[in-house]
Amino acid sequence: MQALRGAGDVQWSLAGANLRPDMTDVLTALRAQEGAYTLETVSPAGEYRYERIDAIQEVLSYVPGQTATVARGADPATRIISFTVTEAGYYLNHEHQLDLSYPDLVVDLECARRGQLRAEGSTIYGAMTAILRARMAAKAGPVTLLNCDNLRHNGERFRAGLLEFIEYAGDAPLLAWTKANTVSPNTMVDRITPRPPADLRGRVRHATGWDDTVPVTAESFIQWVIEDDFIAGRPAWERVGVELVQSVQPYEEAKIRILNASHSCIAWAGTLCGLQYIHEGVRTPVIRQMAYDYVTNDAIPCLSQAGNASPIDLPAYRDVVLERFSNPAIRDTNQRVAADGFSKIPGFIAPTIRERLAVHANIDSVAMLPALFLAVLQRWHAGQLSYTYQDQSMNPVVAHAICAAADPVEALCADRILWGDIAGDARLTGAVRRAARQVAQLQAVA
Ligand SMILES: NC(=O)c1ccc[n+]([C@@H]2O[C@H](COP(=O)([O-])OP(=O)(O)OC[C@H]3O[C@@H](n4cnc5c(N)ncnc54)[C@H](O)[C@@H]3O)[C@@H](O)[C@H]2O)c1
Ligand SMILES: OC[C@@H](O)C(O)[C@H](O)CO
Repeated sequence: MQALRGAGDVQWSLAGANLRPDMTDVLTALRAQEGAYTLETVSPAGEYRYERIDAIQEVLSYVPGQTATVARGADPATRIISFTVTEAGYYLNHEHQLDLSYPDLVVDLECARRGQLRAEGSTIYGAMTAILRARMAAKAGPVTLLNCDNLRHNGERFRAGLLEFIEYAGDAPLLAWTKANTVSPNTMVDRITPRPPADLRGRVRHATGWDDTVPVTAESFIQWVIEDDFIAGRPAWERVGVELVQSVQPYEEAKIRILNASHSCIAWAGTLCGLQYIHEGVRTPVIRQMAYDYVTNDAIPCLSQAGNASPIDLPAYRDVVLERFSNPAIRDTNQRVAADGFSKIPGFIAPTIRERLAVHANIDSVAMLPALFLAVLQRWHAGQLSYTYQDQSMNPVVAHAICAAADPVEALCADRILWGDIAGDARLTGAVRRAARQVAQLQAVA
């Protein structure tokens, strides 16, 4: 958007909001700066660039009930509602249906049945239902719902969840309106953006002379691939490098399996070795080799199966991704990337294991990933992690049962939430057991 505005396209601007109260300080500071902030980017060669971003025209403060956010979403001037709520924010089961065992979802649904939006910290479904209800009532016209999370078929999966939510809420007119007046293209969004480190503000002040209170830092690499399916117009993003395609499927699949899964692998392994940052792990030969072997031996064969040839040069993509991870200036933490294992195992890792088992292939390399996750979970359970482990999909009762089981590997591999139809497969359990022995050795030498 910023680049487009730079090119003279001022037809589009952004309004920003948060569904939860956890970013209130950031929103307040951003509002005080009238939406402007500094983007620092760092290339693998260590070149720093600073750019003032002015694309956000309106910052909506978080208030319980989110009246301003709902009103902005229901305004006819709003043509696209884009969002990221983490992979764990979708509450979907293995059949990609809403999993009503999540209390957050149940509370939102009860409110939606009464025609209300929960006062505090709603889910994306509760918030979007309230916005679309207001939009329908205001006759504000069609709108595109643009999911930017690392979720396979993110637009489709969110849409299915949303329609199910509205159906459970018993609002038949809204269901029909939403089907006819919204679209949800799939997207693949790629730029490693760590949580802003404490020294960023000083660096930005030194480089730009502006004491920006909410700067952002990211790698210089960026890739956006979006399905060209917009119901109420869109910015000419292709003019600024966005790939508008018919299907994001090969791009998202390569990103999820090669980038995101190996990222988790490095974060879990780095955590077990007492490291704080991703680049430290990927520069540790044994950890880099684990990620490399997983991608080479399991992810690439799945992504390039006969009849399913990828348009991407997958070995080159693997090498670029590992190079991106090894950039020491990014200082992305293992804590951020290790989070949400209970949604990353089913989303990023189980599909590869399922497909490899279906062709009777060896799964020893990919089995390292769940074995690493189990060891991290056991450290969390024993109170021995050096950081707070965040996992919205984790049911603490289930996590405790896995860690306290006589055979934690068997318990992990039998969990249907993690593995779906391959839960309890003896080949999975055997491979994770072998991998767990290697993980124990890794921890012993760390
Ligand atoms: N940071 C990156 O490198 C990056 C790059 C590409 C894509 N993504 C995608 O964006 C997501 C968010 O990344 P981030 O770095 O902004 O994370 P973050 O932790 O900084 O922000 C997450 C945001 O989601 C909100 N949120 C969390 N759980 C929610 C829920 N259940 N319902 C509604 N809102 C919820 C939080 O309030 C917060 O605003 C990632 O999970 C990933 O899917 C991140
Ligand atoms: O794997 C963790 C993600 O947040 C990752 O940083 C992002 O998907 C990169 O685009």
